[in-house]
Parts: sequence; C-alpha cells; structure tokens
Amino acid sequence: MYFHGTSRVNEKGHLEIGGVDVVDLAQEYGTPLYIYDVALIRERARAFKQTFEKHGVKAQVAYASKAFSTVAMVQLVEEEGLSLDVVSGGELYTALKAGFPPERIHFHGNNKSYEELEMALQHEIGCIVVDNFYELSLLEQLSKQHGVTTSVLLRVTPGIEAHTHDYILTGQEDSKFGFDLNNGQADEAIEKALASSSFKVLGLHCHIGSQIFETTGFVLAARKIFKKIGDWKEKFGFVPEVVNLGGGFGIRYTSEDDPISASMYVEQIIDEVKKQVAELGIPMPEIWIEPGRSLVGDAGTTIYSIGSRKEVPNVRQYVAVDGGMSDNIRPALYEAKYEAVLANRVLDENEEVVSIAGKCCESGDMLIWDLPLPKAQAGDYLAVFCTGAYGYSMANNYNRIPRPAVVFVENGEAQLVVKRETYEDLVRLDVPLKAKVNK
Ligand SMILES: Cc1ncc(COP(=O)(O)O)c(C=O)c1O
Ligand SMILES: N[C@@H](CCCC[NH3+])C(=O)O
Repeated sequence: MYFHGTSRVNEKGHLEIGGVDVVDLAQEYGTPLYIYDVALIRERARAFKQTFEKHGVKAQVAYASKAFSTVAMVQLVEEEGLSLDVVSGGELYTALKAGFPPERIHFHGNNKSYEELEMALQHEIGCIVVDNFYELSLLEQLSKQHGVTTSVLLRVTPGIEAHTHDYILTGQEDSKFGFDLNNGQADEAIEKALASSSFKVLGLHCHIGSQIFETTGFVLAARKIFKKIGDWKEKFGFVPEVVNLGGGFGIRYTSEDDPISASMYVEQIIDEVKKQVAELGIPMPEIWIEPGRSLVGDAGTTIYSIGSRKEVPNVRQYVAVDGGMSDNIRPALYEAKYEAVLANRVLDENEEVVSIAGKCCESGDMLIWDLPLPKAQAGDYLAVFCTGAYGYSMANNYNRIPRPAVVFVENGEAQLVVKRETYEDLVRLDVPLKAKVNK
C-alpha cells in the first residue's frame, strides 16, 4: 500500500494522518469525513514556488481553488504566499471572506456574468482572464463605468491535445474555452484589447487540460504562444509581462499513475520560455501557473463507514459505504480510480476482492471496482486516498444526502474546517406551499 504525505499506520494498526488517528476522527466527526494533510499541502505549494525561486524566475503560483475551496483552504494558500485562481462569484466571495489579498486573485471563467465582473472590479482584484469577445466588450463597458484600467490576460486555446480524459481536456481546438490561437480569433482579440484604453494587457493564458503526466504538452503550448507573441511584437509592438501556462499537473491516484515532480514540470516550462524569449529578443516575462489537483489531491482522504454487503454469486461482492457519488462524483463522471484500506485494520491480510458501492440510488454509484480488502464488516472504516481535489468541491446533495464534514490535520492536531451539513440545512432554502404556511 502506498501512503501519501504524513499518512502511516500507528501502533493500533489504525491509519494515522498528520499525527492524528483517523478512527478517532471518524468517531468524533462522523462519516463520510474528508481529512486533509496540511503538511502535505504546504510541501506541494513550496515545491512549485521554490523551483521558480531557485532559477531566479519571477512567477506566481496561483492555486486553482475549484479543486477545493473553503475559507480555511484559502487562508492556508495565503499563508503559503501563493496567488489564487477563482472561476466564479462564489469562489471569489470565499476568497474575499477568507481575507485573501485581492491583488493576488485571478478571475477565470468562460461565461462570467455582469454581476461577477462588477464584483471583481469593485474589489480591485489582480487580473481578469478574458475568455471571449462577449466578455471583452462587457468588461470594457464596466471598466469605463468604474473609471478604471483593468489588468487582463487573454485566454487562448493553443490546439494542443493533452493525453488525459476527454472531459478534462481544455486546450484542443474544439473547446468551449478561450480565443483560438490558430484561426484569427486570438489576433482579433488582442488587437481589440490593445486598442482599448480600458485594458492593461498583461499577457496570455492557456490551460491544456488536467491530470497530465508529461511535460511535452506544456512545452508545445509555450512554443505556440511565443510564436504568436513574435507575430504580435512585429504587428503591434506587444511584449507580454506575463505568460500563464495554467495547471493540469498529474498526481498518483493508484499504482497505475506515475507522475513527475513539480520541479520537473516547472523546469521544463522555464527552459522553454527562456529559449523562446532569447529567440525573440524580449525580456523574460513572469511565468504564472495554476495548479489545483497537484496541491491538494493526494493530501485528501475520505473516511466512510462500511454498511451492507451483497453477493452476486460467482460474480461480485458489493460492499456499501455511507457516501458515494454525492461526496465523490469522479468515478461516475470520469471512471476515476482510487485505492483504499480499512482504516481501523490497515495491517490485516487481504482476504477478498470487493467492489465499493455508494449509497445513492444510481447503479453507476460505484466508488471502486475490485478492491482487495480484509473481510470488511459493518462498522469498519474505509479510507479512500487521494480525494482532496474535485471531491468535496464537486460534492452534491443527490438523494438529499448532506455533504460531509472536512477536517484539517497537522502536527497531531485536528481542526474542523467545514461542518457536516444537517437535514435542516437541506431544507433551508425550500419554500413551503402557501396553503400549508397559512394553515
Ligand atoms: C484555467 C484552469 N486553470 C487551472 C486548472 C487547474 O487544473 P488542475 O487541477 O488539473 O491543476 C483548471 C482545471 O483544469 C483550469 O481550467
Ligand atoms: N473536475 C475535474 C477536473 C476539471 C478541471 C477543471 N478545468 C476532475 O475531477 O478531474
């Protein structure tokens, strides 16, 4: 079994994370429970930052908060001196609530609303990543109303096919995101943006996809972007202050995954940018990146209680847990794979191969197929590893299942950072029929 970060087995044979016994946490806070290894998040954040520092390259590492956004998480990101990528008014609100410095917030999204852009301008956030022509004119209009010059990056789609699941590809030409780099769209966008006194065009952004295990895609994307920058330097005298190459760095979910280190991604990116910059004879821009999954993915573990079993003779043994696609939709959505152990009996020999079913009323609600485990009984705890990214953030209330609690652990201490939803929370926004209220 592969243990991430500070995870280990303690003298009771229990899983321990951040020096805290996971079984104690399950008993105190209930299950399903998300547990985050704070030391591992810090380690991952520092690895990205320090690689840029080591090479003397000015950079911003912006945590893509869509991976997991809560007030405490944003505060941790602040503590580590990262910037923050938000993609909605809700993520922006969370960041502001957490007291995150607005000047280090970057606002993404392919359909930002008038209200969201208004909120961004009001709070004077660092930069808006403009995705399309509609947004360009909306933002110009709003910037005029506010009497401000807005710092923008233009998001371009470089036409790179990264090797990952189709649903998390973003850099290919047929994508809903960004100005196409190859068909004149990006040229038209930069011309418009540069001509407007409402914008300070910091540079370009691209994001080629997620859970990527090689550096080639990033290198090719940088090459394409700088080729365009070369054209725009000739045509408009444009020299970027910033080139943002997005996120997408892959992590190890199971033994099938073989990720490379943060420093390898960053060094390859720096090498390519330096090469391109030298060829064009322009000053080195700041390099920005936006890791989400690679900062929090393997720092998160979900603990479930095991309940019912069902045997389909000679076919399969189903073992059900008290959560499922309501707290982790990734297996149903992307056929994502996970590894897991019995948190209260980690050292017991595996005796059977079972399939872990969720409790939602949906046949596709399966968390793990064919998992070797000791004979699991009702009341055992299952720890599913690597659920820190796009787990809690994509959790939902299907079947009116309350969303789990979230706990941060570090140096032997645990802190509740998101409370478990209650049944009362589930009906909080419901409005009863008038006739019933009046009775
Ligand atoms: C624009 C942008 N930046 C950053 C990210 C973060 O990606 P990841 O979590 O794979 O690092 C995403 C999501 O894929 C994204 O769409
Ligand atoms: N939510 C996806 C990644 C999407 C990335 C956002 N552009 C996942 O769980 O892998």
